[in-house]
Amino acid sequence: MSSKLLDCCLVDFSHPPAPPHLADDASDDHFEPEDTVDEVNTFDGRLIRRLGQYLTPYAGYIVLALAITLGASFLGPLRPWLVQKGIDNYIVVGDLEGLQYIILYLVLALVGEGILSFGENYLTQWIGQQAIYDLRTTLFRHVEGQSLAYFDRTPVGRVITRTTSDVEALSDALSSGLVSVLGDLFKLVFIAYFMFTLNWMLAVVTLLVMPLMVWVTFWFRRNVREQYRETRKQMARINSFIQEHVTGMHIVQLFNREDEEEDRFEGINDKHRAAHLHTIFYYAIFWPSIEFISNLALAAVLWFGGFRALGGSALTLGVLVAFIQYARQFFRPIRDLSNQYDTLQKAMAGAERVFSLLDTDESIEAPSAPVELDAVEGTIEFKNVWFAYEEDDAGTPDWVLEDVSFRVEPGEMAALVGATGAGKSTVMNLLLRFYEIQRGQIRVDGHDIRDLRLRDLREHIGLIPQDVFLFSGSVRRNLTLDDPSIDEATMRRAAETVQADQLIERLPDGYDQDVKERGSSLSRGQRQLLAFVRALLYDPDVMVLDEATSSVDTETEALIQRALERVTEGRTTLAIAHRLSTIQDADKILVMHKGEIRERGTHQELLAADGLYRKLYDLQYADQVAPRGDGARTDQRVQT
Ligand SMILES: Nc1ncnc2c1ncn2[C@@H]1O[C@H](COP(=O)(O)OP(=O)(O)OP(=O)(O)O)[C@@H](O)[C@H]1O
Repeated sequence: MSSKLLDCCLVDFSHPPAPPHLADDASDDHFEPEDTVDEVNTFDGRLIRRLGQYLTPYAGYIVLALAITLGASFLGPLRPWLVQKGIDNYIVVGDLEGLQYIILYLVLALVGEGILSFGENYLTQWIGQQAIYDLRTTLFRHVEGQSLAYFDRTPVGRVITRTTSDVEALSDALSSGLVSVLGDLFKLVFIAYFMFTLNWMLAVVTLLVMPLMVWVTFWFRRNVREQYRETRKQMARINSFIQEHVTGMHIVQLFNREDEEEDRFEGINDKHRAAHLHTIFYYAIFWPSIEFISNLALAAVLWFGGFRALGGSALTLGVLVAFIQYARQFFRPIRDLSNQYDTLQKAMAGAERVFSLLDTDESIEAPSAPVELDAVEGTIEFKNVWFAYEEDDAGTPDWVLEDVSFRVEPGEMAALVGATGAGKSTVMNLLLRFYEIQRGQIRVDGHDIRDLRLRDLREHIGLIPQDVFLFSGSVRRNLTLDDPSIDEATMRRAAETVQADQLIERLPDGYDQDVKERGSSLSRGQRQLLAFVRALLYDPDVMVLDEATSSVDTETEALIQRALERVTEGRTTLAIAHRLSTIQDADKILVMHKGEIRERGTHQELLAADGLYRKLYDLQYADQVAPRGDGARTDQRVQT
């Protein structure tokens, strides 16, 4: 038999062996320490069924992939069988014409297997990616629908891990997982079938090394799993260390802690290296051992078969050559199966965590029969509202708002004032239904907000927070939030109205200026000005705003003040005021203290009442007055 023919028969299209490194761990780089308990020991039927739901839409493609795999699994083991026929039936008897047919069949089998393997790989990956796409979209939609209470409790890192690396861990299982396992099993059955039909005794000899192979594989799996877990744990530590230090880098630099932090990092990094090297150690033993055992099987075949063939028994040269190939082919699916076991186990751990995210539902309940809210006049009413963000261990709510009641009439401007932590921002969050109240009622135009669709409610109420969040992207994108109904002219008009146009045009790229992460390239005041434009563009009937306090230069402050007047014109407004000077014309001032509304009235009424408001006012007054040499004091901002 020509060496070319032999080479061609030895080609194996089955999956390449898993590389002797932790390539598939690369996706686990968002782990938090608490997330590292990731091995589940059993295959949970419930989890598999739930995962199966994501594959159901692709059932037809899965059947097709299985059929293709069956074909590919058959063609591989068929080749040695053809070689045997070629040698024994044609080469030995000198029938070259017959041999040509065998060569043709071999080439066809080889090409067929190549094509089918391509189809199998592509199709299984395609199915897996479709399922992953669906799952990730479901996860994001789920996360988007959660109330803010959920985000208060859930660390950002966890949500990221669940939607990225945990989903990724499922990817292999959903794509090649099932099909590959079946493919490997098919292959084993076909190889065993051909071996036993060709020569059962030689088949038994080939399989004699099996117990050794199984033992080595189990030994390797057990050890490497522990090291693998340790590596992930150390990787998680590196991640959280870097995450924390990048965020708090200015503190590290401010206090000259660079060297100490570097030492700490080196410590963690060293542990990671050690764990990784341990893993590599086991891999370095495993692969040569497997290679050795396969060759042992080969040697056994050569020894036993060779003696018998030469000894003139029924064993032919063709059978011997075929067995040499089967000995090589047989162990690959076994090794792949052990890899698949690991993949599936990781996937189960990922699935458990992904589903636990899906099962935690703290979304705001939609009304079963929502009230249609087309136009809003703008009456806002809080009726005996009680609210707590948290409960203590005994389940007693830690009240942040206690029996809060007030009413703002259409077109009125109401201001909320009070010391820090009094509950002002909470009132706003509740009006926009970011959280659910425990007792009482919040009404807009007489409708309980729980009877309104969230969309309607938030469409009619605009919010300008104190700390404005900007997405990375252009200023334009941040203003319009990619709403196609807002054209360029409308956007520019809105910017002019609140005089943000000058600010934007001063930026190097104007409206196309790239806003860096979270708008860190813009000052707090500038960001708030952009939020005014954004709010105006959505033209809400009620405006809720939290006045920016610090980090605002005088020019921006004047701009904000004017913007505020423009934006609140003709709209019901509820404003949190930090500078009492800005709310002297408010129709109503509500003074909050420790979650209660203690005083209410106009600026003059409240001053006259000589209570909390007066105290706040005097405090701010003192704060904003520059002492003069002659002892007289001049109010620079607040005129009484
Ligand atoms: N997400 C939250 N989870 C738990 N407690 C919260 C949360 N947000 C606010 N609180 C608590 O609720 C109370 C009221 O906070 P709130 O932010 O409403 O006060 P504020 O009057 O707006 O203060 P500031 O003027 O500083 O913004 C505070 O004690 C605060 O610690």
